[in-house]
Amino acid sequence: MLIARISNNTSRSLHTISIHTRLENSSKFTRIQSRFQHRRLSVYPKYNALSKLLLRTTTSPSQISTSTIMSTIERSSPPSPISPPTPPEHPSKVLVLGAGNFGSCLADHLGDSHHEVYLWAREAAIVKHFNEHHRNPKYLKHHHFSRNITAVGPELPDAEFIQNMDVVLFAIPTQFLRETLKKMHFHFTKNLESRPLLIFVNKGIEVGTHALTLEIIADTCGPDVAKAATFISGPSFAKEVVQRQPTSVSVASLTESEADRAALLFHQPHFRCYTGNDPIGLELSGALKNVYAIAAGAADGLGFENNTRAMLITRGLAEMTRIGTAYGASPLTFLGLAGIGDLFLTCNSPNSRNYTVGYRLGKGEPLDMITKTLGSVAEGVSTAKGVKIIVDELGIQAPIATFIYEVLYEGKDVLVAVRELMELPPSRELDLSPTTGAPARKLMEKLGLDSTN
Ligand SMILES: NC(=O)C1=CN([C@@H]2O[C@H](COP(=O)(O)OP(=O)(O)OC[C@H]3O[C@@H](n4cnc5c(N)ncnc54)[C@H](O)[C@@H]3O)[C@@H](O)[C@H]2O)C=CC1
Ligand SMILES: O=C(CO)COP(=O)(O)O
Repeated sequence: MLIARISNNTSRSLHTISIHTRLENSSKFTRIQSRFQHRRLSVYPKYNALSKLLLRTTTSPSQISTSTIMSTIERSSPPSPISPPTPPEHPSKVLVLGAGNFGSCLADHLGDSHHEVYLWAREAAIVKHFNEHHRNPKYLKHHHFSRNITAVGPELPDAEFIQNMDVVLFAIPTQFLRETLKKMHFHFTKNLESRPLLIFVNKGIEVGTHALTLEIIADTCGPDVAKAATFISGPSFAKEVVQRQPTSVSVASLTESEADRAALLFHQPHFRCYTGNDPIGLELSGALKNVYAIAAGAADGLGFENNTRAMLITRGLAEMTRIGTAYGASPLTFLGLAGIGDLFLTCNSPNSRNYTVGYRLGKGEPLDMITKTLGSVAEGVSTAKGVKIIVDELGIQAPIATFIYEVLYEGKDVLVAVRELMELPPSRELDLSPTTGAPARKLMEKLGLDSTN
């Protein structure tokens, strides 16, 4: 990369430094931008063209040394061993529903992979801004999005639009999914061949019904649609995916050929997909890890360190596996990317919204203040309610999830929860529940399948 020269124009107190450099893609630009923010330089880079980076700054350029700027840019662009996305033989038309962090991120990934992408947003202002600037003014604000994306909305796309799509991807938080599917169900025919591939990426359990997404789809769109629905889950922070950082996810469906289609659509050198046929295990993994991320955040907020976090992750995995197998999922699923992979990610990072909720609880903030100011969904908060009901109905031990429920909804003090958790009597380390998968059997019956299918 050549950084030829730094020149500047001054207009009032805002200076523009123009750097001639080569930016092959907007993700490199995003990395440069976050580096500058990290250094608190008050520098606002503007992705201008392939050959020019404009830095707007309130600090006089004379106070920012050339070497600072150059080294910041150079460290932002580590030599990447990863090949750029491979264009597909047949690009797909994809509708992504939900222009939050993850919907926007996945739309970008598919646009970056040369598919024709439509991103539905509920807010007219987001649709307008996105189409004019290729930016989302509310989520992933610093990212410059693929030009293969067109924003649509705020009305939900109609039947004709949907029938013209190869893929419809739902990136809508679990609590709003049923109402969205109810409005759209008649667009999805019973016939698999004439229906778009349906992909769901939400990670939660519905409040009130404690239903998984598979059941919400069956209730609203019928068993045929649910049987072919595909689910993606795994350690995948939106802001790292848009930077093309190496990432892997699990993709599951009861119809394995549909999971293969979804994996093929997403698979790229920087984004690996692994398929499976246990959507119930995959869904429970994604939903449950959010509850344990709240626990890990709370422990950090209280000032506990590494031993405590390692304990919570490991005992969280034991609880997740016990709940999952009692529900009727495969224990192996919890050892995959959607299970331990995502649990490890979210319990270890302040980039996780669920971890952040826990951390702030640990610091003594009340829950309603945290959720009001978080600016984004933390599915673990609502999911804790459904988990409590499932655990009680199955009659199994899940002390960490139970304490999180009590802290969130019964006013239990976090410190008291920690003390009570640590003072539980010794128990066997790894024991799967003797109950035998009744909830999954009931769900399979609803889909017209017997549980051995
Ligand atoms: N952000 C991430 O890194 C990842 C998020 N997920 C999951 O994806 C799902 C969506 O999460 P984010 O996009 O991150 O959330 P977000 O908080 O960034 O965005 C929320 C989205 O929900 C939409 N929304 C709000 N109320 C709605 C309603 N009544 N009807 C329809 N849509 C409504 C908003 O318009 C927005 O698109 C969640 O289940 C989350 O757990 C999964 C993997 C990674
Ligand atoms: O699920 C996620 C990454 O895989 C995102 O986690 P949070 O919802 O806690 O931010």
